[in-house]
Amino acid sequence: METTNPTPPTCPATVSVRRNPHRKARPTPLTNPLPLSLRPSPYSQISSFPIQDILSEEIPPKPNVSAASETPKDSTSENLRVYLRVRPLVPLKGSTKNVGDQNQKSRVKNVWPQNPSKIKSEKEKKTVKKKSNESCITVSDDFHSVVLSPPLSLQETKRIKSEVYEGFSYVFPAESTQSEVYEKMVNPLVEDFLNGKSGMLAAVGPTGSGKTHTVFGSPREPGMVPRALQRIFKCYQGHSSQSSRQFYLSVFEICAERGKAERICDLTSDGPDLYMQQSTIRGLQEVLVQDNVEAEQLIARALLRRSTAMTNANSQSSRSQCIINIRRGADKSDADSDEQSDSAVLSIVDLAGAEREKRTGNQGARLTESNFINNTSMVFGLCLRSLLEHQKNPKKALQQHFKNSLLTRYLRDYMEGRKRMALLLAVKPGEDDYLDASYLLRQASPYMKIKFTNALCNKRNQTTSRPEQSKRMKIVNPDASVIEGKIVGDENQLPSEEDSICNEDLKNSRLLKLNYDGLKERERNHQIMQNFAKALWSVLKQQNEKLKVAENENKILRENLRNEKNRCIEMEKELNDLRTYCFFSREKSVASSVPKENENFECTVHLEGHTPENDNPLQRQQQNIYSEVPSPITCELDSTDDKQEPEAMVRRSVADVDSLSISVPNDNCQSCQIHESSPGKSNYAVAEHLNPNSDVTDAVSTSGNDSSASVQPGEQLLRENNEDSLDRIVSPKEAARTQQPDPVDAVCTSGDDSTVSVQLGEQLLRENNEDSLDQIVSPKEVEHTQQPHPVDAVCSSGNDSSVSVKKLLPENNEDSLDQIVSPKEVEHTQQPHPVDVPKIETRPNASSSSTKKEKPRRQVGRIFKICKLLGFLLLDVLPLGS
Ligand SMILES: Nc1ncnc2c1ncn2[C@@H]1O[C@H](COP(=O)(O)OP(=O)(O)OP(=O)(O)O)[C@@H](O)[C@H]1O
Repeated sequence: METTNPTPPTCPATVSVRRNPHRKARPTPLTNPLPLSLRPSPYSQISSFPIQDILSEEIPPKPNVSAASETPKDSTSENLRVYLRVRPLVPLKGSTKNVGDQNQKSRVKNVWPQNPSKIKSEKEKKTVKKKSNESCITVSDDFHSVVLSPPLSLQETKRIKSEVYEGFSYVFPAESTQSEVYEKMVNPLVEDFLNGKSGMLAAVGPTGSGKTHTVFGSPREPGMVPRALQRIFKCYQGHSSQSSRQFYLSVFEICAERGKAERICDLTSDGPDLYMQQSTIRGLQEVLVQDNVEAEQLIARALLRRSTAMTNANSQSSRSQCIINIRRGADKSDADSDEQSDSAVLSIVDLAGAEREKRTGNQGARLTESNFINNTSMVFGLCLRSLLEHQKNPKKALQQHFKNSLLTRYLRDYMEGRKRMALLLAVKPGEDDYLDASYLLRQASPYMKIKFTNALCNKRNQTTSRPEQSKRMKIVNPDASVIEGKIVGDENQLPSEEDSICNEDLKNSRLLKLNYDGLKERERNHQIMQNFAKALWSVLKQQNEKLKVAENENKILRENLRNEKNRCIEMEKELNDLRTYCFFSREKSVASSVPKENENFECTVHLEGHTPENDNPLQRQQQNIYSEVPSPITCELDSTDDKQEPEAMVRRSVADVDSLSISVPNDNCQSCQIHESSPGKSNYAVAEHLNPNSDVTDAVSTSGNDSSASVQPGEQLLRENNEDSLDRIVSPKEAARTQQPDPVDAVCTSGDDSTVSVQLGEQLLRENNEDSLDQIVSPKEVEHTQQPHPVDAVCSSGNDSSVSVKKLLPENNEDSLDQIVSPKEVEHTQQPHPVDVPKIETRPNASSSSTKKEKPRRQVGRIFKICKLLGFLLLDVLPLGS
């Protein structure tokens, strides 16, 4: 089998590959789409917002800040730092609080009289504890979360599962030391304090969880307060003599007295109770401390005054909220510094631990204190919770829970997020403490979402004196920082390594703070101006679009107006036409009565003229013949009924007529004028009102609306027995003046404004000369005149005009008349005359259609009669020999 290989398609010489047009990358859609009023219209070609131009202007360069000095503390907003410290299950030997567990025995024995039933239960608990002495809190490896596991008993009975609490700033496990806690938790606050920022550390937790141990510590394990004091005074210890920076210490407690409200006690003096005015404690004594030793001694004496008591949970349970304030005084060496504005306060609060009545077994005064302690702890938690909810939903008002306790009133700025603070959650990890730990973690874990703003710091900066501000503005210059450093350090004295590091840190932090503030201000102003420019730009775009729309509408309206004007003009024209027509119709209707009455009216113009161009011998012969026409030849306007009006008769001597003109200026005028002008001779003129629609067949020329008819015979050709005179009269010059091509009856027709002039150049009628008559009324001439009848030249234009000129022929020359008025011509004349038709139609009172049809016949008959009469006359007058 042969396989047919299909012929491959011929490859074209050129192959065009069609590709889709490249698609342009679409701009990133806006998160908030523009409203329809701001979207670019198709006819508004507005450039985009010059964001680049604006952004390229005056952007302050960011200062080069070293990475070491860049700390998260410089952020505008900062979350509340929450630390969790887990107390060891078995306190270390030698610890001051070790006696706590030992006291548990003595507490059961000594502290409160015990109920025998409770004694039994305590014995049972002891057996249980011995069986399950395990921690319920497990710290994660990253030290930011813990797992809280319920004891087996609770797992079995209440089916409680383990809970994970995360998000802590740091979780200090049981084996953590005081130094670690200080470095991670307190040292940032102290640094801020040294930089002029206020801060607070509050230790909260159930009783016996180690709050007091963490805050104050012991001689072997000093707590956060002594370590902070040591850090603070270390910075100024080397050059304390030169530096006038002073620190003030105040220690007071808020406790509850039985039967009375809360009271504030100054622990540094034995003075009376203090009172609080708004958030300020009046009468609080601030002790100026020179060094950390002095401060520690003062604090030790104050703690001796603090209300403590032995409870079943703690041998030295705190019964009051203790607050320690360390305030940094103004630098006396700086004369411009303000004492109030330059002060920063570091507050450390040791709250009394919440107690459960079951476990503490408090009675009496202890129970009252317990209620106060628990209430204060609850208000403290409510304030923070309200702050958190307010920050989550700003529409939700910030509840003023702080008013419910003196402690929260005093710490209002912290409770409302205006100052930075840190929370220390102290928990005990024992299985018996599971519920307390669970309650605390559940309540306090959301607190870490609270954000603090530096609004108050800005306020404080704004309240600084102008010289201070100007000075700080100068410090923005890096060179000026050296000058600032002179205030702190002593050039002549070589500082130690720690002092130099401390001073350097202080200088860097202050410089950074000032630069940061200036930069923030500039950026804020720049952002404001940018937003304003954007808003202005949007408004301008909207206005531009509106303007363009208005312009388009204006154009359309102008065009409409122009069209309306044109229409108005046309309507006016139509109205004028209609008025004219109506007037004309009215006149016609009025005048129609005239022809009705003068039904048989005839206006006959007997004209015997000459042809100006009669140079040929035949015409001359005709003239000779014509010259024998007896005088006078009359021009008549006759009416068959002499009684009818109007009647006009014009009789005149042809010899006396030099020119004859009949003009019908206007149909409306309804006038027919026959003008004669004969130089040197008296004229006979007839101007008679005629109905244009009347049956006036002798009107010579007519035009339309502005019709004018003139019959200018020029020279009356008919001269009796005077050929010379005829030749003279019918001169070529005059014929040319008439501008009529027809030697016999020149007809000129034009449109509406037509003028018709019929010049009877030569009178064609010759008696007894048929040949000459035949030549005169030749078909050629008829064609030239475009008139159907050679004798009755008709010039018509317009609607109502009619002109007919009838040549009266001798009656006694029927043959010649037959030739002159040939059957063909007669037919033509019998046809509805173009002028006569409207006459008939416009006669509203026409008798009948039969009479209308018979009228042309009658007219022809009349013409024949008249011609016969003329022939007889001619025969009578002219000599037969000629
Ligand atoms: N980290 C720790 N290391 C060793 N011992 C500790 C630690 N934390 C607490 N203790 C011991 O626990 C006992 C109770 O501590 P502490 O008095 O500080 O509790 P508390 O929270 O202040 O109780 P309260 O609220 O009733 O005052 C003390 O004897 C203390 O020595």
